[in-house]
Amino acid sequence: MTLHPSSSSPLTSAATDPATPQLLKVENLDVEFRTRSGTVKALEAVNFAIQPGETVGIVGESGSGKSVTAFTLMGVLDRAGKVTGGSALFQTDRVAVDLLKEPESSLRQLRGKELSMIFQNPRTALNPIRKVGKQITDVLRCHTDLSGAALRDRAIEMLASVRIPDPEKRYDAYPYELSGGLCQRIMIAIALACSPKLLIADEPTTGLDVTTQATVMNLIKDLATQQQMAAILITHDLALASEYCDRIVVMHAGHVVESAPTHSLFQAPRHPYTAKLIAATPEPHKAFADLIPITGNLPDLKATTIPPCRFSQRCDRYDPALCDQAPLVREHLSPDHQVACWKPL
Ligand SMILES: Nc1ncnc2c1ncn2[C@@H]1O[C@H](COP(=O)(O)OP(=O)(O)OP(=O)(O)O)[C@@H](O)[C@H]1O
Repeated sequence: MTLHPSSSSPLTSAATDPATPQLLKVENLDVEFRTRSGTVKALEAVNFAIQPGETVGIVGESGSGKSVTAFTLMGVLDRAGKVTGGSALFQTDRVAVDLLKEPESSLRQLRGKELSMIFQNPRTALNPIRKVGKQITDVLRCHTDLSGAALRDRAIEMLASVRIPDPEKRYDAYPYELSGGLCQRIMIAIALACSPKLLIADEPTTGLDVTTQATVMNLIKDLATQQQMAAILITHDLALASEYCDRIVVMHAGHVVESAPTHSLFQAPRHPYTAKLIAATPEPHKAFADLIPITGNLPDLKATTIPPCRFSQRCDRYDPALCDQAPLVREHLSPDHQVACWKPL
């Protein structure tokens, strides 16, 4: 896969225009997990926004907080997790709602209809003992007026739209009868059945072979364009994000360290971590020996004192006099480029 930063994303045509109203605006989101061995400060002051029709990649190493961000927005955080601060304003058809404060009954109405999620492992996300066609009609029944044969017809249409061969026959299949790639397409059909405004795809190609990965990503890309849907692509694969996203949000240890249009991020990364991520990402013209691994580990997020800059102990530019200041500075370099660093590149 090539690093493919383009100023106009192939996934959507929406430009990052600061004047365009935001579909989702996440501000100062804090999430903690209570565990037996202490409180994990998983997210701190997470900020980002998405415009209608835009595709945003959230990237970062394992443990950086990508999935916790997605689960929080969907209201499906693990019981041990708690939102301790911030807001997530989502523009529904009628009004703007704060996803972090909505009651579960209202979130249930929004999920599947206005915002949907595709999970990492389709086999575990699908109900193993329910026919896949029925799993699509379940969503349609909740959120549309369709009934009877029209429900089945619409589900078969959705199976066809995600290019499942022989959709009428596959309507009656159980997940275990289908390959991983077909199961992921079923998940996409379920997620998009009600034409949501926002799709969150959490590592949607994990565990799929390279050809199927491309098929699934292109399918998401095509359907997003057709439905004029915004999407968040969560991935540790910067190359994948660069190929499909308008903008990239880089996370490290529960902080957003940089966010910028894909092109600017690759042309001139300003956070030292972003630069290291790019240097560690394989490209066809790069020899294996040219890849520079990122040294050091994420800080212990259970520690009583976590450094204000959670990257400081791995950073070549670390200056204790500057970088240990709290709170961490979060600077707008331009309306659409932010960096959280005292000594940006
Ligand atoms: N149920 C939980 N209990 C305690 N800590 C948790 C729980 N779920 C997540 N965390 C912690 O929250 C932090 C962020 O995890 P998260 O799964 O969001 O990372 P990620 O960037 O999505 O990683 P990956 O790419 O491996 O999925 C990590 O420190 C993780 O250990």
